[in-house]
Amino acid sequence: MPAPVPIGIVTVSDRASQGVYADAGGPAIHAVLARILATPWRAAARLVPDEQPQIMSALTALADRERCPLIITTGGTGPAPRDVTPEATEAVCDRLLPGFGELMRAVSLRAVPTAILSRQAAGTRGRSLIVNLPGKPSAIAECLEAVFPAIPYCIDLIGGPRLETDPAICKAFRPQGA
Ligand SMILES: Nc1ncnc2c1ncn2[C@@H]1O[C@H](COP(=O)(O)OP(=O)(O)OP(=O)(O)O)[C@@H](O)[C@H]1O
Ligand SMILES: Nc1nc2c(c(=O)[nH]1)N[C@H]1C(S)=C(S)[C@@H](COP(=O)(O)O)O[C@H]1N2
Repeated sequence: MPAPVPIGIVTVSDRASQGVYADAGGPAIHAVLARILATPWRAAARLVPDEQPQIMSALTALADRERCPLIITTGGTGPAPRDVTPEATEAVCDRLLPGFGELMRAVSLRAVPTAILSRQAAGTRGRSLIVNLPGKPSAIAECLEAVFPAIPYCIDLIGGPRLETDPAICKAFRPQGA
């Protein structure tokens, strides 16, 4: 049996990392992935404060050392001075994929007008795809489910493992012949 695919889950939150409140974001990402993914996987979870160097080292460790083909972050995407997750993501990525943020903002806009305040980014570092989600735990399923149909093919294209989804929950799109 092949080893489960490691998937990075990074919560970026000053208060959750200080224990002021329990982290609800990481578990929410875990729950969405557990529903969507049919391929065996395991979580590689990190909880860091809104500090660019700490976010960057979590992302690079998950990509380069733990070889996660997919790394999802939550939090720190807004316009407040301590919101630096997009900067950290852009700094560690080789290439950016602006379509992810565009789609997630468009979907979120149906729920809240403040969706436009999220600078959520996405990009690739080697064979890892990194996707930012907003910090509000309620945003997680909304955003992740919207972009997930494109994620397995993106990971194919960057040389990662083939991820299968439960088609009843999320139909992964792969062009014919892929
Ligand atoms: N990891 C989390 N767990 C639980 N609730 C969260 C988490 N992250 C954010 N929230 C909730 O969503 C709201 C908006 O998230 P945002 O990322 O803007 O938080 P913030 O004000 O930067 O605070 P912090 O970084 O301390 O979580 C927070 O005020 C909090 O109520
Ligand atoms: N789906 C969804 N997207 C959302 C929100 C939300 O509640 N639901 N909150 C918005 C708000 S209020 C902000 S400030 C930005 C950035 O949030 P972050 O700093 O927690 O990442 O995400 C936006 N995107």
